[in-house]
Amino acid sequence: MSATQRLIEFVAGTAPSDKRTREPICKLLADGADAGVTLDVAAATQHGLGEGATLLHLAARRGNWETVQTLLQDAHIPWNSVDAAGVSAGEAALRAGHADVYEQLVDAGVRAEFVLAALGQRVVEDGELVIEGTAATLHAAGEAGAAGGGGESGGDDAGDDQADAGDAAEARAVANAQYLTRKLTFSEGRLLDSDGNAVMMGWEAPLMELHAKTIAPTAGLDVLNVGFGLGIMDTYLQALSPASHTIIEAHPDVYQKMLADGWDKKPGVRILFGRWQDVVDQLETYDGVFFDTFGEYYDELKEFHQILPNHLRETGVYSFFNGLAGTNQFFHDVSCRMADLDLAEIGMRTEFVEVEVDSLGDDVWRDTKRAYWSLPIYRLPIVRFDL
Ligand SMILES: C[S@@+](CC[C@H](N)C(=O)[O-])C[C@H]1O[C@@H](n2cnc3c(N)ncnc32)[C@H](O)[C@@H]1O
Repeated sequence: MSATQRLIEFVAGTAPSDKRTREPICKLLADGADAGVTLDVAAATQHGLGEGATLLHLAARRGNWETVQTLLQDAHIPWNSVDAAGVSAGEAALRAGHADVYEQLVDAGVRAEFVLAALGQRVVEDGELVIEGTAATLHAAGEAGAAGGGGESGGDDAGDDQADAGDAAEARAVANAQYLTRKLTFSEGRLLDSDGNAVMMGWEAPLMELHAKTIAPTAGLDVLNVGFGLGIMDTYLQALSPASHTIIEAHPDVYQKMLADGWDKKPGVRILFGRWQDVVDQLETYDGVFFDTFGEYYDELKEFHQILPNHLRETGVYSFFNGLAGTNQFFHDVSCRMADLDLAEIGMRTEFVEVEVDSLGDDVWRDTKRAYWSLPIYRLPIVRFDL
């Protein structure tokens, strides 16, 4: 029997309480076992897994953390591996009732992402940690090797790391710039770009109402909204009678629509037309800030968080559209924890309020390139200074 086959059988035979599984696994790896193997359909089915399941899925399903950890750390299987149906190892653990392994996998994902972010190795593919809309998020990154997942964090020297980080930032800026040149179509409850991406959709209205009340709990406040879209958030904000209401919007079609609809004449409204990155020096300080752009990535959200303390008053409230990895619970949980930790690092405390989302159904996504949300619970972030 090959070393790879012996490795599969060993992992399949582990139980949650087994101790010292690392040593035999490492020995099989040293014997040439291929940890990157995917199970054949018969083996996957036999173990209650789907087509294209990896050894990590098998270990997660068996519920032995030492085995999972060894596969992540010693065999370098990416933490965000998915099977042919997009099911992650985290979901495999949860489906088999191993909530403890699920939580540890979330922690492992967060750690891996932080290492990769520090090295500038997150690859901008369609769909990695997208804030809203364009793609399927982290699980697409899994297919891109080191992109957003997995262990290969060593090896580059510092010079290469800096170059990688620069390239990634540039590629992200290009992605946003491309979106800003696409023609947009407005229709009832929908804003689509010429590529079929759903930029904003009416199903989010109840969430926007909650976001608006979160950042503007009383009348007479100074508020800032980044990203106008369909103007749903801004309509709710207007109804809450802010003293001043600043809106940043970068897309020319959206800006023209704002003018046509008279937004520049509404009480207290000040429109800053341009990418938020280019108009920051025109910002003041605010009691409430909301961020919801499109065609940007987690790194842009994080960049915005870096400047946030300069523009949020001490008692102010900040929130953002939490569409991070909104089609996969496991990747969403990793993303939320990353955002929480990143905000804590700049002195901000985040509370996530859980809001039930009705099942959206296929009709909502009709004629769109991709559904960007499918989870039953929306975790609305309320962010304040940790005073
Ligand atoms: C998802 S929509 C916002 C939806 C809005 N919250 C609502 O309630 O309708 C995102 C908006 O951000 C704009 N946008 C994208 N990139 C931007 C950037 N870098 N700076 C400012 N606005 C941007 C888009 O043109 C789009 O109008």
